[in-house]
Formats: sequence, structure tokens, C-alpha cells
Amino acid sequence: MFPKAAAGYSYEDCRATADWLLAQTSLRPLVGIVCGSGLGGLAEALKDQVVFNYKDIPNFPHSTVNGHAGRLVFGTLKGKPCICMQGRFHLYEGYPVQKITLPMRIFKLLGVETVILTNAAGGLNQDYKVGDIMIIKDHINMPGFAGNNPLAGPNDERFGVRFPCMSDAYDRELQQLAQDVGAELGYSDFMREGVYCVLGGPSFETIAECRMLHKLGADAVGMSTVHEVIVARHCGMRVFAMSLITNQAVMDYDSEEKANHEEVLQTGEQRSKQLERLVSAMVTRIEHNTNYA
Ligand SMILES: O=P(O)(O)O[C@@H]1C[C@H](O)[C@@H](CO)O1
Ligand code: HPA
Repeated sequence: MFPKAAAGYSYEDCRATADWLLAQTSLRPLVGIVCGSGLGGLAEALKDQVVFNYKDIPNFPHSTVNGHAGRLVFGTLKGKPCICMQGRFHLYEGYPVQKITLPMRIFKLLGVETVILTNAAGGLNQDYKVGDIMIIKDHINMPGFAGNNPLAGPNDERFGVRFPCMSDAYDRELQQLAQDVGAELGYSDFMREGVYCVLGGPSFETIAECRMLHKLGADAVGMSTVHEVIVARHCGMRVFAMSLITNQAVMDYDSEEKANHEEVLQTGEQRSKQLERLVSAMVTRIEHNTNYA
């Protein structure tokens, strides 16, 4: 029932993990939140928490990165039932792409309708500043170009279709909601909208790579999110994602700047309260099919 799978999990394996979780809590989440590097504080906003360490959840991978606590938190945000991943999984941790995206299928089977993903990213757009929040309007899936797509392999129609559309991956209504809520909170000066490019990591990019990515149309570069978005859309959940620009990508050979994880975590800490307010306010205003009142 709970195999030590090296790659993908079957529908039944995902169902078993979801049922295991459902048996331990009466909370039925409608919103799933994924916290990026240094942004785990988002989970603290949840009330009436029921918390699971990833290592105790059947089939779940384990977090290995500083800034990703490795806890799955059920709770409510202003009365709305949510589930929050305090820590995500990355390709560079050595997990197959099907494994790092497993939580999206678990979310779906738990009843989640909307997924909100956050990440830390390097700013390629020269107008961006450290601390800006970029609403992701589209992505470039670099590992996908080389065939590393989480949907590669046999397709189970119970999750979704063989060839899912991705031109509508990022829900436009939710992007507008984020803009509206951001404006109401007084965040407009540091809110942007742009294209996120995922690479495999863990090495940060060279100067030539950053220049190339910018020319290709990317505004920010990171090591996550896109795989989760593809799997979440494949199984029919609405998706909203945003990047915190934690550092400027180095684009100039005269620059003394060096990308580093400490700066990433530090910027996350500085903006965490504002991100928390933005996500909380959005969650209370997202409409769902289910009557959760
Ligand atoms: O999980 P995210 O995408 O927020 O984490 C980014 C990418 C690397 O894991 C790390 C680099 O500092 O932050
Ligand atoms: N590059 C890739 N991933 C990142 C960066 C970056 O500059 N900053 C945070 N995550």
C-alpha cells in the first residue's frame, strides 16, 4: 500500500496517502499553499493546526534544504480550511520529478480546489528590486525541454488528460485578485507581474546563463514551482503562484555580487509578514464550489 517508489506513484498509492491523512483530521482543505525558501512563516498564520512531519507521512519525500521545515500543516485561514506545505521538494535534492510533485496529487485527493505556490527567485528583469513580489503570469520549463516533465510516463486519466493545456496555467482571476489585494494593502510599489523560468539547480546561474534567460523572456529564475504547477493543472486545480525576488541575478562581469542561499533566506524573512497578509487576504476572497461555511 505504501511502496518505497523510486519514481512515480500510482493513483492507488496517492489515494492511500490522502486517506491516511483524512483519517487523522476532520478538516477538509479547499486551498493548498506551498511555501518557498524562507517563506515557511506563512504556515504560522493557520489556526487550529494539525501538523504532520513529512517523515511520518506514508509515501512522502523528506525535506533536505535549509529553510524548508518539512511539515504539512492543516488549519484554517480566517475560517477557510487550508493545507500548507512548510517546505517543498526540488529536483536538485535528487528526487525524480514525479516524486517532488506527489503532494499536488495528494492535495487534489484531499479536496483542494485552489493551489497557491510561493518561491524565492533571482530577478532577471532589470526593473526588479530585491524584495519585489512577482505574480507569475507564465513560465519557461527548462528541464521540460530536455524531457524532464512530471507527466512523462504512463498517464492515468483519473488524474487528467494525456496532453494538458498550459497556456492557461496561471489563473487570470487570481492574478487580478492578487493585484487588487496588494493595492488595498499598499503593496503596489513592490508588486510586479512576470515570467518565471525553472532550472534544475542547485548551482546558481552563470552570467551568460542569466543573460540568455532574460533574452528568452524570463523575468525571474528559480529551481521549483513549475513542476508542481503542471501537475496541479493536470488534475484540474486552479493555480496562483508568486516569486519573492530575493536577489538580483548577476548579469554583469564587473559585478561583485554573488548569489547565495543566506541572502535568499534573509530576504524571505524580511518580506514574510507582507506575504502572509497578501496570501491570507486572497484566501478569504477566493470563491469555491463547496459550501465550507
Ligand atoms: O523552493 P524555492 O524555489 O523557494 O527555493 C529557491 C530555490 C532553491 O531551493 C533555493 C536557492 O536559494 O531557493
Ligand atoms: N537563481 C535560482 N534560484 C534562486 C535564485 C537565483 O538567483 N534565488 C533564489 N532561488
